[in-house]
Amino acid sequence: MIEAIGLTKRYGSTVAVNDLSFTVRPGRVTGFLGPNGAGKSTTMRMVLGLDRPTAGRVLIDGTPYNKIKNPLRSVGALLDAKWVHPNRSARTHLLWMARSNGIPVRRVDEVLDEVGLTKVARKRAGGFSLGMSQRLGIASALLGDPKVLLFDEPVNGLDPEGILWIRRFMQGLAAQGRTVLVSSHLLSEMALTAEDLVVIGRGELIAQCSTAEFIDRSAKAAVLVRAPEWQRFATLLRDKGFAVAEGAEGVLTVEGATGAEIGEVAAGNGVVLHELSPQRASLEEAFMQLTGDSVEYQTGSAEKGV
Ligand SMILES: Nc1ncnc2c1ncn2[C@@H]1O[C@H](COP(=O)(O)OP(=O)(O)OP(=O)(O)O)[C@@H](O)[C@H]1O
Repeated sequence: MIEAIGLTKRYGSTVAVNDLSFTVRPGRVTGFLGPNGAGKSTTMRMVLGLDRPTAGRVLIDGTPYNKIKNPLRSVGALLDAKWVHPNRSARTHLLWMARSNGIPVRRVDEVLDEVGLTKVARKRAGGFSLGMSQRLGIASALLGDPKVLLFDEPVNGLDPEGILWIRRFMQGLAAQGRTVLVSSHLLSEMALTAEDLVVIGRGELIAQCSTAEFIDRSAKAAVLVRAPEWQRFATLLRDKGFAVAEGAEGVLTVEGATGAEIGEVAAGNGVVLHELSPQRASLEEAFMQLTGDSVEYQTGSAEKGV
């Protein structure tokens, strides 16, 4: 579990993180979202003891990072996959990490196997593709078999196959009971990967809840209806006090009613329905709605820094 309590970081006059409190639970993937400059990387660095908070604290399973005896055995992180020495092989790199952290050498081959790099383990890491580098970064994070894992933008620049692999891998880690916090700009990907979200803007907490709740909370619920007698049905629905918008080819968008309520109005009045489908907003729409005011650099209406 990760607990941030009143976490604050100032760089001179810039407040990167401001009185931020949140909890990341084990057994699920938690997405860490926020517009550019929201303070995600700064927060992750503070979790990992790489940056000192100006105020507040962050605990990993109840202990601050700098008080953990064997940090690699408690927390693993992927911050920058390209930090490996280019002339080292993947295996040499992991062996060096294992030896300098008192981790048994057998873990090196175990993690190489887990991330699917066994065949290229003796090749120069400098020649690795981005996807392979990400796998090596993940292998490094897993070396100490930690309960808590942090990944900063792990799917950036990956092809769809690489993205899918990372998604499944993270969900697998969470299913093993680990705490997995992952930041990403790819919101549609996060909607598929993360069960929970911590959303920040301008260094402050905007929301901490499940992904489903985040979408429901921000978006107006609407139900799409198709009926041959759409004009009569629209009148019936309006008489019930529901808001009805008439679209092209008689498609009705109904707000303020559940699918069940609409179905009952139809049945009660002998209206034939061809479609009745509740609409859900995308995570992008919910995110734009909730973080709209907290974007640091506004560049235009469509481009909101994500
Ligand atoms: N070392 C630093 N010195 C000064 N200001 C910094 C430093 N690191 C971060 N900042 C500032 O703190 C704020 C938060 O930055 P941070 O990199 O944590 O955001 P982020 O959410 O990770 O952004 P991105 O998604 O663009 O990576 C920004 O205004 C940034 O300019």
